[in-house]
This record gives sequence, structure tokens and C-alpha cells, in this order.
Amino acid sequence: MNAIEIKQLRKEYKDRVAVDDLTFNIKEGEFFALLGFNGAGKTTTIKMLTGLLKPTSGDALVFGKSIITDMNSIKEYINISPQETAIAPNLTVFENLVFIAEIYGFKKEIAKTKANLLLEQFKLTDRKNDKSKKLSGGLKRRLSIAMSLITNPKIIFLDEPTLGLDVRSRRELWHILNELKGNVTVILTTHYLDEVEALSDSIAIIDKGNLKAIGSLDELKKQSGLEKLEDIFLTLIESEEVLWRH
Ligand SMILES: Nc1ncnc2c1ncn2[C@@H]1O[C@H](COP(=O)(O)OP(=O)(O)OP(=O)(O)O)[C@@H](O)[C@H]1O
Repeated sequence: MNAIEIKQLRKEYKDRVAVDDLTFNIKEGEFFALLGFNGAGKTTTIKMLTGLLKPTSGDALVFGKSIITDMNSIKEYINISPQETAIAPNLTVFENLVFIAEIYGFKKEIAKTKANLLLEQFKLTDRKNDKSKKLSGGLKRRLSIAMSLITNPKIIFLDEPTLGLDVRSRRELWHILNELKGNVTVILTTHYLDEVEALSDSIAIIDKGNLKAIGSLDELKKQSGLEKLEDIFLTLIESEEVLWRH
């Protein structure tokens, strides 16, 4: 089943076309990477899919519901983990999770149970009672993603989740993200190609608002005859060629 079906989705800003009639599908439960240079249109696409921006034309169906006519019901089962985190620095790690759960309407006891489960899942239990401002950048990022999962969303959008993290923190986060696989559809934007190789089930390469390739890493390798994602990425962006999933 498709979690998202993007149909001729377009966004124009004055005289600039940021997203140029994009059409592709994202399957339920997959870890989907959106790849492109700065200005390719990734953020604009994600903003449209999450209701932050209105498309100029086209549509996308999220679990069958239109982003144009049904965004309110879509918002119930998606969440975003933005780069700028929503963490309250003076609350503890646990309090942040409970607080966000309560904002979403869960009763205190359920909020606490959910918070404890996420602490385990994100390996934050030993920092449970620390003020969040004391956490390292890597742990803050983990808490932020944990917070975005508190409502059990069916889809989460991760925008550059490992930006600025050191090698070890990135690897730890990859490990945790890998464990989410299958339970939630994850849509990732990143500039780190090794991250895409390590985590993604499917990859879409976007350039100037256009889809240049879509498929698993293996499919992209086969279709391009190239071995490394970096080579596939750079070659495609420079050529007129387009690679499609069959
Ligand atoms: N509010 C805006 N007004 C005008 N043009 C915009 C606006 N937001 C984005 N753009 C333009 O739309 C295009 C796509 O931008 P977008 O931010 O979606 O790219 P991106 O792939 O997310 O880039 P990055 O990797 O840098 O985050 C760019 O040319 C950008 O300059």
C-alpha cells in the first residue's frame, strides 16, 4: 500500500518554479530518502505534504486523503521532526516527552507510559531526569525525534536529522532509526549520501523541482551501471537522463 501518492505537485514562487509537477509514490513502512542539492525543492515538497504550504497545482494523497481538501485529517497521522527542535530546555528529558503527549491530549498516566517507552527505544533512560539543556547535540536530536513519535504517527518527516553531529552520534542515531523500520513510514531529507545508503529502502533524486530518479539503491545502481550513490547522484544531476522504478 502507498503511504503517499504525489500527483503533478507543483509550487511556483513568483517567477521561480520550486517544485515542477512531481509525481511519485512512497510505500507504507518504507524509509524513503529525498535527495537533492540546495534549492532542489525538497523542503518545499515536504512543506506541501505537511500542510505548511499550499501547492500551486497538483495534489498528493496521504493514505488516500488529499492534501488540498483533507489536510486536517492527514495531520492526525503525520509528524515532523524539524531541525530546530521544540525541546523545552528547562524541562527534563522525561518532562519534555510527557508535556508533548499531554499537549496531544493524552492523560497523565498514559503520557508517562508513552514517555518511558520512547526513552527505552531512544536509549535515553539514563538521562531521564536531566534537564534537556544539558544534553549533547546528538542526544537532543534523539529526544526531538522521540517527541515526534509520541502520537504514534504513521508517517514522520525527518529534516537533516544528523546535521552537525559527530561520527559516533550519527551512527548511534542511524542504529535507532533503523529500528523504526517497518513500524512507521520515514521520509528523510539529508545531504549525507552515506546516511541514505545506510538507511533508505527507496531514494528519490530531485533536481530543480524535477524527479531525476527513484528506486532502491540496488535498482539505481543497476539502472545507472554505477556502483556508488555519489556517482549516480552527480551523474544524473548533470545529465538529461531519468531513472524510474519499474
Ligand atoms: N519563500 C520563498 N520565496 C521564493 N522562493 C523560494 C521560497 N522558498 C524557497 N524558494 C526557492 O525555491 C527553490 C526550492 O527551495 P527548497 O528550499 O525547497 O530547496 P531544498 O531542496 O529544500 O534546499 P536545501 O537543501 O537548501 O534545504 C529554491 O530555488 C529556493 O530559492
